[in-house]
Amino acid sequence: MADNSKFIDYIDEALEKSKETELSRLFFTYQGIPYPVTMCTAETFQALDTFEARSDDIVLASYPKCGSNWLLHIVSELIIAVSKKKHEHPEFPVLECGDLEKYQRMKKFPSPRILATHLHYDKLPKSIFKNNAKILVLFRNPKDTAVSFFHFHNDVPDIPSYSSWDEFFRQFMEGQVSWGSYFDFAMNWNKHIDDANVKFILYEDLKVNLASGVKQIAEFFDFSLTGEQIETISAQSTFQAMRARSQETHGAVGPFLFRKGEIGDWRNLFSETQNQEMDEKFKECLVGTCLGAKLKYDSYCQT
Ligand SMILES: Nc1ncnc2c1ncn2[C@@H]1O[C@H](COP(=O)(O)OS(=O)(=O)O)[C@@H](OP(=O)(O)O)[C@H]1O
Repeated sequence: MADNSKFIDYIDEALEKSKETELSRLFFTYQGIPYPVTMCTAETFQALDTFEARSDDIVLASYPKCGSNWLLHIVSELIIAVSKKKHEHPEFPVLECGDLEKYQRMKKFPSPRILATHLHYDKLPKSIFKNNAKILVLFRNPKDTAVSFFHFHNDVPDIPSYSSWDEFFRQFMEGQVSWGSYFDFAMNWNKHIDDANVKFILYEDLKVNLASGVKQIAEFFDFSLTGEQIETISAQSTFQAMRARSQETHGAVGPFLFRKGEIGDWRNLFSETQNQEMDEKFKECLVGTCLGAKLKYDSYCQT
């Protein structure tokens, strides 16, 4: 298993800052997108512009609550299986979060470095494209993503809460949540779905057949593993397995982060009007696009 102690320290620090932050003061806007003041700063974003990516960096892109910690775990386990060495997360793995010196320290990290990110495609440092790093993009249906996001805010004691699901839904639809609009993020990434070095995967596909997903991820990053290794990693990456270890891997926030891990939990919160509003938004932004088809909205988001 990867060593996550730095990771846990970073999360604990962010939670400590969150305690003193009201919801109305949680966000600051950088280049048109809201980010949480507890995790991001304008200075770090400026420093990120000069970040030098390597061709063997592993970029894992996703909108918040689409399963980035799941993907991070799978990829870390693949690296451990291939290198037969312990894989450490010497920094909080989300590229855009951290202090100003983070990118200097990262220069010394051994390859392959995992760069997780919630950034829209056009906000990534240009060196990622210049140096042809591979990018794996994880998507999840927007209704479950919104529900997961709401619970994270309202269940974790130290994170500012919304007064109600209805209030959160309004902010989500307006893109006034951390890392901005799901739909803007999706439209922005959709333009690059066929780019070389870019692969899209779906949370729901991983849920339906985890071993097949793990195999595809390994192939994309050119990791050569036996069928048995793929099965072992899949068994360690189920929701139940990850939730059982969540306190050890993610600290106090673990059980909140690994909350339910299901497809279709949106049915417990969405009203009929909210369903219609999101269906309309999906139609307006994604119907007829490659990503729109890939998301299988009719299967996962229709009543
Ligand atoms: N192994 C596995 N299987 C299925 N689902 C999983 C798994 N690991 C994480 N999850 C679910 O992913 C949701 C959290 O997403 P993120 O890790 O992207 O959250 S964050 O943005 O980094 O805070 C969150 O979804 P919800 O349970 O619906 O809230 C997690 O439970």
